[in-house]
Amino acid sequence: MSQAPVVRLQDVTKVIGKRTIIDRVSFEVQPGEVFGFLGPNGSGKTTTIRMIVGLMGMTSGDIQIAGHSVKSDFPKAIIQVGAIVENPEMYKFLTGYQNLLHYARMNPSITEQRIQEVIKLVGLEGRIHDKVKKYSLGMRQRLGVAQAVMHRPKLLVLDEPTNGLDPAGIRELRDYLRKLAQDEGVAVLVSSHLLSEMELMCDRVAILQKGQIIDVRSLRGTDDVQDAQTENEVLFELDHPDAALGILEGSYGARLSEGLLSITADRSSVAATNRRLVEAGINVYGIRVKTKSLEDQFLEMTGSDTIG
Ligand SMILES: Nc1ncnc2c1ncn2[C@@H]1O[C@H](COP(=O)(O)OP(=O)(O)OP(=O)(O)O)[C@@H](O)[C@H]1O
Repeated sequence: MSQAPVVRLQDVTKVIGKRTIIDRVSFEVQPGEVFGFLGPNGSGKTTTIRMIVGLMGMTSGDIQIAGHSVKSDFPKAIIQVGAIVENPEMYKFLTGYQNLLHYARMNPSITEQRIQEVIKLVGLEGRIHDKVKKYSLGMRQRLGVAQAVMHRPKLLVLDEPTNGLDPAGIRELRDYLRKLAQDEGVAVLVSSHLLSEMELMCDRVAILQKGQIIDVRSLRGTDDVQDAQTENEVLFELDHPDAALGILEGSYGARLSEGLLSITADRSSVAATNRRLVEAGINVYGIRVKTKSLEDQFLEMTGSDTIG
């Protein structure tokens, strides 16, 4: 990727008292990318986010937003950020539109046209003239996001945005965050302790455990090189599974599983196994790859039995 990252964390560390809460955390988020910050409760997501948005200082390391250090160039860095870290403060007895207008008045660069644009972006056109007290949690959050992006920040940061949303609300959130990333090139950073939700929403996730990043991985598209080398459990549907087991003589961990032949192998070994079976006169009716979910991989990696 040749684009300059919107946000770059370099060895960010936070020590409180004698405890290292955040330990040399580094990652980058690109323009137009929805990036998930995933970790169990207490792993340090909120602390990291508070440092990104300047609500808390760091002990060492640096955070740059659009090339500006939050340490040495805070005003220029923070102007590029829109964030909902704690619950967005809204005037419940005003309408959604009146709330946006109120914030727009504090920033002369925000035009009426821009207000209309952000209303559309978060899909609040139909309800923007209702009082906020009548809004659902999801609608309040959309209004919060509309307000946070009115000044066209390059980075949008949302701490646990799916908390309290029902599945339909989560889907809507995902749709408008992706739209924001695509249409406006905003880099979106969302934290969550729920992997299933991050899988739906994000292009990449960083997995945080006890203040350290243990993995950063892509959730979109396939990385062919990595796929070719990845070993998966593969199931063969055959007419003579017992004979097949004898032919393979335990290679690739061959075993029978519910009448199917199971092996653990990379792509080329699957093809080679198939050839061996066919050449031995065994009919192969189906080959199925049991891809591991990110959750399985996460649990394997951390050795924990829960991510929440
Ligand atoms: N001001 C503080 N003083 C001492 N310890 C703190 C402070 N703030 C956070 N911690 C500790 O740092 C760790 C990380 O907390 P943090 O709130 O960042 O985690 P989190 O991943 O956001 O979890 P949650 O989802 O529960 O908010 C926790 O163990 C917490 O107890």
